[in-house]
Amino acid sequence: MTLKAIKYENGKLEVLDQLLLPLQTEYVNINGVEDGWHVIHKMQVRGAPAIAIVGCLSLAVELRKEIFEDKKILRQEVEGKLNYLVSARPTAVNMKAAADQLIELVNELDKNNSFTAEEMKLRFLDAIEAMLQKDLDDNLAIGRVGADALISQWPGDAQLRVLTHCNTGSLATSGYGTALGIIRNLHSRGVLEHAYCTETRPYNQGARLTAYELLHERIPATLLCDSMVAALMRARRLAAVVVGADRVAANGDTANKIGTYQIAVTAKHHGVPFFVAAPMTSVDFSLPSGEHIVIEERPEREMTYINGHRIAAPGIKCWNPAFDVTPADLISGIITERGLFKPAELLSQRQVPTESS
Ligand SMILES: CSC[C@@H](O)[C@@H](O)C(=O)COP(=O)(O)O
Repeated sequence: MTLKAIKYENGKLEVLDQLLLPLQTEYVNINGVEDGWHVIHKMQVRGAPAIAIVGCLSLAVELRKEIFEDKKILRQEVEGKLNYLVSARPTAVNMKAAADQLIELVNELDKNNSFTAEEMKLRFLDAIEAMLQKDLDDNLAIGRVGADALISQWPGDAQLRVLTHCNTGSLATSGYGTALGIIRNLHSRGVLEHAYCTETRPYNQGARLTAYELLHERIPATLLCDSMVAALMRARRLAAVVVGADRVAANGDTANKIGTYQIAVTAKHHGVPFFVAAPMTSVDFSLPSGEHIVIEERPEREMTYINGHRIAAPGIKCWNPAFDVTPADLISGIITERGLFKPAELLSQRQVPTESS
């Protein structure tokens, strides 16, 4: 059975509470936008694609319960609530990209006089509800493209050892995953020797979530502390590092979970190819480079406590950025559902229309 972070059927939305994993499996009911905002902000659901899907579906849940007679009122409500959802977490671009696309759609529907407000609502709901399948299809494509890319750059017939960071699997998406989807694909082809996942302090997405997913899928895997990456690269020849992305700037600079940058620096030193895997919706062409990406800072309690127990000396000052930016020159390739691109080639995709969901 595959892990499901998001369950949605007939207007009922539930998300797996990732704060409780891996020890407890509990779903939280999402009754509308306010609940959606809170589960994203508290990181009960996390991962760039999952944030966008849950945010938009929380709006769908709310709209399904309302009856609209006036198209303008529907448009205004949609616009206000989507902008509110974007404010739940600032770094991942996916929620903002989805909001912009849906606001454009609602404006077009508003201008079309051939249907009523309720018909407009139904068309709008169809667009939101299609996001789950579109994300899954993108992930499956990323898995195939990424596995091909890793195999083709690996000399000889030996199986591949791959390192990943944070959690990019079923729990971070509608299913299958991006970087973890590539590892899944390599495993299903019988060419993966071993996956390594980092603990991913301070929130431990690697130890709690990726390790859980790898065990669930019976993929041979080993957990490392974040500080062990250089030692691993010296001890074992890795075929590649593959990570996800929260926002990729137009030049390929990539914001991802804190710690990604130091892994990329270490990979460069050891000659290990470093790949980013993400759907095109994670590329923000409006930002020329990574220095414009807003980095979310999280509460210091996430660093100073583990499972409710204080581990840091009381009174110490903390700095807790949730993401860092890996410069494009450390990135061997960006793996998307449209293919593999060198960072400098990304701009060629700017005008290519996103397949509508
Ligand atoms: C497919 S998920 C890609 C990224 O969102 C992931 O690597 C990551 O950084 C998640 O951060 P999080 O803070 O857990 O939401």
